Amino acid sequence: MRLHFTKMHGLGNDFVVIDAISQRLDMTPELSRRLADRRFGIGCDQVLLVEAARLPGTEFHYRIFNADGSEVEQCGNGARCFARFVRDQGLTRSDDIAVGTAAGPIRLKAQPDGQISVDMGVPQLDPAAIPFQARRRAAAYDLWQGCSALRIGAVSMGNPHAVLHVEDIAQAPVAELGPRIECDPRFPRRVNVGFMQIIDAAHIRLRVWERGVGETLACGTGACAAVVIGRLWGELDEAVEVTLPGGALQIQWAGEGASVTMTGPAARVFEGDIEL
Ligand SMILES: N[C@H](CCC[C@H](N)C(=O)O)C(=O)O
Repeated sequence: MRLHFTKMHGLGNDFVVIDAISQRLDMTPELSRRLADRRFGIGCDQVLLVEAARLPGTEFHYRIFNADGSEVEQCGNGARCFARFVRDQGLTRSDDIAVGTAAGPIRLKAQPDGQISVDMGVPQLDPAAIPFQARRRAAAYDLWQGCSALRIGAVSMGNPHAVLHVEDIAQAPVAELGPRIECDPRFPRRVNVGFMQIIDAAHIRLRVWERGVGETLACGTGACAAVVIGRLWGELDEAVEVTLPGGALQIQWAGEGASVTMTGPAARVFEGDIEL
C-alpha cells in the first residue's frame, strides 16, 4: 500500500501529515510508530491525520499520534500545520476553520502575515480533568517528598501538562526529571512536562519533555500550559511571548474561564510517498 504524506513542522516540532479523507487509512499504534521512526520510517514527533468532520459546525476531524504510537487529545503546533495543510491542499477555502479533536472543537485562523492563530479552548484546572491525583485543586502541588521535593503546576489543554519553575533554562534538568515526572503514578495518563524560566511578566523561556516523545524543539500546548500556570502564580501578564528552543509563540489568556489563544508559524518541508 502506498501512502502520500506531507512533512511539516511548527518551530521544529515536526509532523507527518496525512490526508485520510482522500486516502483510506486504518491507523494503528504500530503504523504510527513506523511512520514516526527516524531510521526505519519517515521520522517525526507526531503523526497528524486529516479526517472528515464528525461534529456539526466543524469542517474536519484532527487526530494526533505521538512517536511512541499513543493517540492523544491535542497538539498545538500540529493544529497550526493542520490549518496550513488543508488550505494548501485546497480542502477548504476558509481562513477561519473549526476542527474537531478528541479534546473537543478548536478554531484555526489564518492571519494575513501567514501565521496561524488557534483558539485552544478553556484550560482545565480541576485535578480530575487533567487527570492528576490531588485532594483538591491548587495553583501549585508538591510532587515527591524530602530532598527531591518539587513544586509543580498542573493543567489540561485537552492534554495533560505539569509545569515547574527553573532559574536558568539552559541548566534545566529536562532529561533527568522529564521522564520521571512523565510517568509519575499521580498522572494516570502520563503527562507533558514544561520547564519554565520567567524573564519578565511578558516573556518566558520554556523547554518541554513531551509525553510519548521526549524533549521537542517546541510544544504548543506546553506553551499554553506554562502561561496559564505562570498567570495563576501571579507572575505573568495576559499576553506572553514564549521562547522555546525552536522559536517563539505568542500566547494570550485573559484568565479563568477564558480560552487560550496561541499564534505562530507553520512550515511545509516536503511531500512524499511511503510503501507500507
Ligand atoms: N506529546 C503531547 C502531544 C503533542 C503536543 C505538542 N507537540 C504540541 O504542540 O502541543 C501529548 O502526549 O499530550
